[in-house]
Amino acid sequence: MAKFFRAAIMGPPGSGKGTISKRIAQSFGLQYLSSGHFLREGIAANTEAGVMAKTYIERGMLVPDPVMTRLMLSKLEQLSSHSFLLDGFPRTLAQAQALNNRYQLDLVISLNIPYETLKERLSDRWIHPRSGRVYNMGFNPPQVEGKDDVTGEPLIQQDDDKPEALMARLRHYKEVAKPVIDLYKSLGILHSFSGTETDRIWPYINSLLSNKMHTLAQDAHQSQTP
Ligand SMILES: Nc1ncnc2c1ncn2[C@H]1C[C@H](O)[C@@H](COP(=O)(O)OP(=O)(O)OP(=O)(O)O)O1
Ligand SMILES: Nc1nc2c(ncn2[C@@H]2O[C@H](COP(=O)(O)OP(=O)(O)O)[C@@H](O)[C@H]2O)c(=O)[nH]1
Repeated sequence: MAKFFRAAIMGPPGSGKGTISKRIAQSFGLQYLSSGHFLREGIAANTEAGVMAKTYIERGMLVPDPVMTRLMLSKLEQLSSHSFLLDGFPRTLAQAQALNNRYQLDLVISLNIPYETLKERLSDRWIHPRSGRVYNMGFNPPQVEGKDDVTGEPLIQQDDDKPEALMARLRHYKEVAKPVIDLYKSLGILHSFSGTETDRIWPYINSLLSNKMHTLAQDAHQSQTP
């Protein structure tokens, strides 16, 4: 049976998870699942999970573990025979344990980016709220200033991307992520990357994934050879 490759990406807000995920999905054909994207989709469509999630997100809180786990596991169920990359999930230890009971990850990428860099990037981050498309005025600006490339609709800056909200978000991220990172470290699947530029980190992630996927393909071939 073919073995599917299962990965997750972790890092504080602004660390480049979305940017790097897009590159991974394009280069390696992994299905990209972003918890934030599914939540925004659910909120727009007024689904049960969306209505519930909205009340927490509006208050700057994490969505409760059972809601998040149900949502993400059901999305994963729909693509059970596919390689995937998770972004934004698992966020807490309870989510990581629930995921691990159903799917064992092959690899977890953790991004360590200095605080000053996060602050600069987020103060320059503009998003198209309906699709979640992300721009940066220096790094990947839109074709027309202030407008989404695809729809031409206005871009916005999120309140919690402003420097005054960042320190609290970062502290919160560290607290919640630590046990998750420790778990993946203990499972031997954690790979951490540090730096200030996505374009310098990307070649290392690219070559790690190439090696992992090559090994996986070889293992699958050997297990099929009589
Ligand atoms: N796994 C999760 N568990 C609980 N709440 C979540 C989870 N994923 C997302 N959320 C909630 C809280 C988030 O503030 C909100 C939006 O998520 P997301 O788009 O991932 O942005 P974020 O606020 O975490 O910042 P960033 O994308 O910059 O890391 O949805
Ligand atoms: N200047 C600069 N901006 C970057 C770099 N990598 C990503 N960005 C931008 O920084 C912001 C945060 O990146 P994003 O991928 O949204 O991070 P996430 O919050 O971890 O998903 C976005 O506006 C990106 O376009 C980089 O190397 N340099």
